[in-house]
Formats: sequence, structure tokens, C-alpha cells
Amino acid sequence: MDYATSPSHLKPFVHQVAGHIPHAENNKLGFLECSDSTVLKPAQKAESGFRESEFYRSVFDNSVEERLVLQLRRHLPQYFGIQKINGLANYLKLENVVSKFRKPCIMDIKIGRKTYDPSANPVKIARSVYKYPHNVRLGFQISGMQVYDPEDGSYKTYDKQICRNWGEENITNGLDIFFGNEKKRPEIIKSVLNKLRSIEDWFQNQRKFAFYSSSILIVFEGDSTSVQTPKKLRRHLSRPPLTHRESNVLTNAKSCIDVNCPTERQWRGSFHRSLSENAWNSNRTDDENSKNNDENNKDNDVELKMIDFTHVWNTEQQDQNYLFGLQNVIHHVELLLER
Ligand SMILES: Nc1ncnc2c1ncn2[C@@H]1O[C@H](COP(=O)(O)OP(=O)(O)OP(=O)(O)O)[C@@H](O)[C@H]1O
Ligand SMILES: O=P(O)(O)O[C@@H]1[C@H](O)[C@H](O)[C@@H](OP(=O)(O)O)[C@H](OP(=O)(O)O)[C@H]1O
Repeated sequence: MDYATSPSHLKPFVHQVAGHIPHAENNKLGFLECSDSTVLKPAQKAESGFRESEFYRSVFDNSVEERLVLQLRRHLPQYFGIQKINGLANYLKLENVVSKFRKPCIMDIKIGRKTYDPSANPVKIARSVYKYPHNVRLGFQISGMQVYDPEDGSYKTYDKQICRNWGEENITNGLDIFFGNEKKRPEIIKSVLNKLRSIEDWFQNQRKFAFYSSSILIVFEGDSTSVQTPKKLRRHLSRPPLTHRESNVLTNAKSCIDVNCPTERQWRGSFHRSLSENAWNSNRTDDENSKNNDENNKDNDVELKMIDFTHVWNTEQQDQNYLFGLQNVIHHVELLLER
């Protein structure tokens, strides 16, 4: 099957900045974009694909009650189950993290000193280390990025080969290029830092998963004229019923998948819970809430999610491999504020 024979409500996803890219000759589809603000990620080969879908299922399963797992949901794209296309290939149906942006600037950062999992053989380990030797000390690598240039209305893309040229000494340059020169740069960086620190808090507490070769996807608007205004957002945050777009996402997602989809009540529940964790707090005064909302509105200019769970292992210890890398990303992003 190729793009020409794929269902018409699907189209090739044009904002993939890293990861497996299908080759034209092998007749396989890559990431697909759906009209309901989701993407379809092709399931990876055997165990990797299974591990990733199992991981998403275990986090988004309706029966989950464990607080740490529920907290993790807000850092992941929403998962809508496995979808088969034309009864053939398996795809993971995920919230499209870039869909709300007109000109998304996107960076994929692979986190962790070790990018190979505990089952890796010496050849695989050597291959991983050889690819980016700085990883042992940095604990992260930029896997790819795209930056919108409003001057000439085009994207500049940086693939993994280009990104691997940024070593320990000049990785900040790569980060610097990503955040560009735009007026909102300090706010965007602060918002990225807030979100990274929130993931760090989660990692300080969790003793359940070890993430190898997993990434953080950072997205912000490259066309500053198109960001949602705080006023619109305030209205959105103070209105409990689902918006038209939200119910479309839900309806469409439910109509085309069969497994693991949360019920509408649960979906609404988790949606409103995450809003309440962020912005609704009945114990606060209006002033506090309004200040809080302003902070959240700024944070809304940025999407930052953990992605790529093909090598998630169970553990009973702190994931120091990931934490080390994440803290170093935070440190390097903080340096940008001093420039
Ligand atoms: N939920 C999403 N929303 C929008 N874009 C996404 C989403 N998930 C992934 N992408 C895009 O696709 C790219 C690859 O994603 P991912 O790392 O999950 O794929 P992969 O093929 O498993 O990667 P790898 O080869 O590193 O294992 C990301 O860098 C990002 O650009
Ligand atoms: O995009 P990159 O940085 O080049 O890295 C690839 C990516 O991390 C894949 O996840 C990995 O396959 P697995 O997930 O199957 O391990 C593959 O390993 P491989 O080259 O060892 O097959 C890498 O080449």
C-alpha cells in the first residue's frame, strides 16, 4: 500500500523531524496525519512495536488508578489505540502534538546516556555509542529539528547528521538556533523549562519505568501572528463543556478504532482533571486564578511531550539514565537565558 491507496481522510504527515523514515521503494507508509488532530505512527518491528503499544495501553488504560501513572498522561500525546489500515499494517493512533500550530518549530531530543536497552548485544551497543560519542557525557542528543523562518516563509530542517555535529562544546548553539531570535524567545524558553521541570519532578518520584532511546518533542509557533490569544484561552479554560474541536477529536477517534479507547466520560474526566491541575483551583482567589491562568496561557504557546516508547523497560529503581540527560537538557536550556 502507498499513499495513493491510503484512505482519503489520511495524508502524509509532513512535520516528522526524526525517527524512521520509510523508503519509497519499500512501499510502506510513514507517519500519517488524520483530519481529527491525530497522527498514525507505524508500529515498529516486532518487539519494539509491541512494547510501545503496550506501554501506551498501560498508561491510558481505563482501569489505571496509580497516581504516578495518571500524572504521566499529561506528558504524553493522548493515545487512542491501535488502528489497522486496509486490514494490513498496524498504526498507533496518537494526539497530533503539532496540530494547533500554523508554522510549527519542532525539536526532537533523545534523552539518556544509554540509548540502547538492556537486551542490546555488543554490536548494537557499539553502533549506538559510535553514532554520538558525546552522549555519554551529555546524556542527550538532538535527533532532528525544523525551524520556521518568517522572513522567507520556509522551514529550515536539521536532520540527525547535522545535529550530530553539535558536540558537548557547541550543543547550546543547536538549541540557540532552534529558539531563534523572535520577540517571544524568553517566554518560550521559560515555558519549555517549566514543562521540562515538571517531567523531572515526575522522574524524581517514579520507580516503575526505565526509558531508553525515548525522546522529548518540543513545539512552538514559528509564526507569531497565529498564536492563540490569552483572552481566547481564558474563555476556553473557564468553560467546562468540550469544545467543538475536542468533541470532534473524540468522535472521530472513536469511530475508527476498536481497542483501548477511553469512554467519553473518562476522556472528559481526564481532560478536565488536567485542566483543573493546571488552572482551575476553587480554593484560590480570582486574582490568584487570573495570575495562574496567565502563566498557563504563556505555557500554552509551547507543546512539550515525551514520545517514542519502543524501548521502555520495567524497573523498581529511579531511572537515572533518563534523569541525568533530562537535567542536562534543563541546564543547557537555562544557559540560553543568560546569553
Ligand atoms: N504524537 C506526535 N505528534 C506529532 N508529531 C509526532 C508525534 N509523534 C512523533 N512525531 C514526529 O515523528 C518523529 C519520530 O517519532 P518517533 O521517535 O516516535 O518515531 P520512531 O520512528 O519510533 O523513532 P526512532 O527511529 O528514533 O525509534 C518525531 O521526531 C516527531 O517529529
Ligand atoms: O535514528 P537513529 O539515531 O539513526 O537511530 C535509530 C533509531 O534509534 C532506532 O530506534 C533504532 O532501532 P531499534 O529501535 O530497532 O533499536 C536504530 O537502531 P539500529 O541502527 O541499531 O537498528 C537506530 O539506527
